[in-house]
Amino acid sequence: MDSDGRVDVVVVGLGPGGEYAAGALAEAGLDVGGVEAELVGGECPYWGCVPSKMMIRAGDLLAEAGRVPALAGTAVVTPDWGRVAGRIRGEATDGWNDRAAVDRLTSKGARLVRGRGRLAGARRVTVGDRTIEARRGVVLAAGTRPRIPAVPGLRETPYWTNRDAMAAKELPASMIVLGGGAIGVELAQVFARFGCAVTVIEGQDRLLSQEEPEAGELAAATLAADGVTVLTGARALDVRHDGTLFSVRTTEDDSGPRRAERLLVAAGRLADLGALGVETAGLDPAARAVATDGQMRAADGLWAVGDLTGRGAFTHVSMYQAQIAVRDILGEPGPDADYRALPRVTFTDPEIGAVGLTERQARERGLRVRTGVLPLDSSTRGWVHGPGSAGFVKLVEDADRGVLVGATSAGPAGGEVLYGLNVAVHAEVPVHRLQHMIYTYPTFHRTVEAALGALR
Ligand SMILES: Cc1cc2nc3c(=O)[nH]c(=O)nc-3n(C[C@H](O)[C@H](O)[C@H](O)COP(=O)(O)OP(=O)(O)OC[C@H]3O[C@@H](n4cnc5c(N)ncnc54)[C@H](O)[C@@H]3O)c2cc1C
Ligand SMILES: NC(=O)c1ccc[n+]([C@@H]2O[C@H](COP(=O)([O-])OP(=O)(O)OC[C@H]3O[C@@H](n4cnc5c(N)ncnc54)[C@H](O)[C@@H]3O)[C@@H](O)[C@H]2O)c1
Repeated sequence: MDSDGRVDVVVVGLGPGGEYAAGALAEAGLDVGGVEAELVGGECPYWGCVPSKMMIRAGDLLAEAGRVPALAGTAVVTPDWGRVAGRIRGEATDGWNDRAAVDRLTSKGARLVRGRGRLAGARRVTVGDRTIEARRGVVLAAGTRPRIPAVPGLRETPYWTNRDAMAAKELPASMIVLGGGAIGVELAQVFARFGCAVTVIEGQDRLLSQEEPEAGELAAATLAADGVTVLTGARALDVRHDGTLFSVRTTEDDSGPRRAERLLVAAGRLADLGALGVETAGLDPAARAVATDGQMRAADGLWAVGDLTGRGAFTHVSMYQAQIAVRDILGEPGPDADYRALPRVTFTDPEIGAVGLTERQARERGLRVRTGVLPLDSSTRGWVHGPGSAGFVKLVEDADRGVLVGATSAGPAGGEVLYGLNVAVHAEVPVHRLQHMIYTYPTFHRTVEAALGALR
């Protein structure tokens, strides 16, 4: 930063997208100022992916132990949430301290500016009473915050968001989860597996409503098997808290409100573009997301990456976009962002992985669609695996082009099985070539071969 407070690039928000961009630009020799209001690393390592996956790993172990009697003998397991909470503090978040992430960033040559950044016209950011000018431009990577639905009474209660759930030192005895999307189903399963009585309230007619119907049905069956009460097509009418318990009246309950010790709101996320001053760069502050071109440019001298672009709220999307923005800022040519083969995995047990279009999305685009769906336990590996082998592979083919445009792989390691399908959709490998390759026996992914044979 020169004496006039000028740098080459300012990055606002240092979550996975912003931290990658700031570090890579600094390593390329640019003078980079990274502005962060909270913790360097963002939502994913402290309150999102990493701690939730540590919880899930622990919950899955408990469930696996529960399968021992059917296959291997006896196992006596005593769940202890303290181990999970301890690991999240000790290993994942360092007690919600970003020292290691700051060192990682500054060792690459970027400077950290603590505070809340706001655009103040082209290539200019204010942080408190300080103004930073950017010679090349600004990267917006400020992420999103939880969306709190306008349910009467809700905002006046001490509801939880994902942040409170990740920080929970003690397991609540009971919990209502508002929202049956990715956060809702993952956390409902974990909390239930540790002994919490969980109810999920989902407004759509199925869980994971953005995914294939089969995925929602599997998630519902799985949660039910873990003792979770799932209400779909249910609207919360109002929420109260009496100092001890929450009560939630829903459209599905005639006999009175649901009661629980905690209420977790997992009803999607919102970008707050007004707070970022995007109107000073000619953008709409009321928009749901920052629109960009394929090189992640939002305006002259302004790039945007990550959740606030609305192209998929996933860490891998934010880093993918950041790589493109970095190339563009450095003047290096490269392909536009391509979301055709966007992969995502819901880390329930069984995992539910998906890539590209669902059958419905493909039909809505006017494609002539063929699908193939096979359950995992129709494979030798699924049958050998026994309890815990629920899952399926579903393929969506653009029949005119003879390529897969979408796929779902659910089951044990469903997120890993997804990789081959991700390559097939991304590289547009012809279906007839996929049908004539060799699939290892006995793997879960042999169900892909069977589903290819079932395309109709
Ligand atoms: C419970 C949970 C589980 C998840 N699990 C997964 C998963 O398994 N896999 C996956 O791919 N994704 C997962 N996600 C999503 C993932 O966390 C996000 O997609 C990812 O963190 C987005 O990165 P980002 O860089 O866009 O923004 P963020 O991580 O949100 O970071 C944005 C940063 O900007 C900062 N900031 C905001 N405004 C300002 C400002 N004005 N000035 C300065 N700084 C600012 C914030 O403090 C924050 O540090 C999960 C999310 C949650 C909540
Ligand atoms: N494994 C992963 O990759 C992972 C895990 C967790 C979160 N995430 C990311 O974080 C984002 C946020 O997760 P999320 O679960 O909050 O959002 P989401 O958009 O995945 O799901 C929100 C759900 O809440 C429901 N809903 C909204 N308002 C409601 C209301 N008033 N009553 C009942 N239901 C209501 C919606 O219908 C939807 O099903 C996701 O979009 C996802 O991209 C990813």
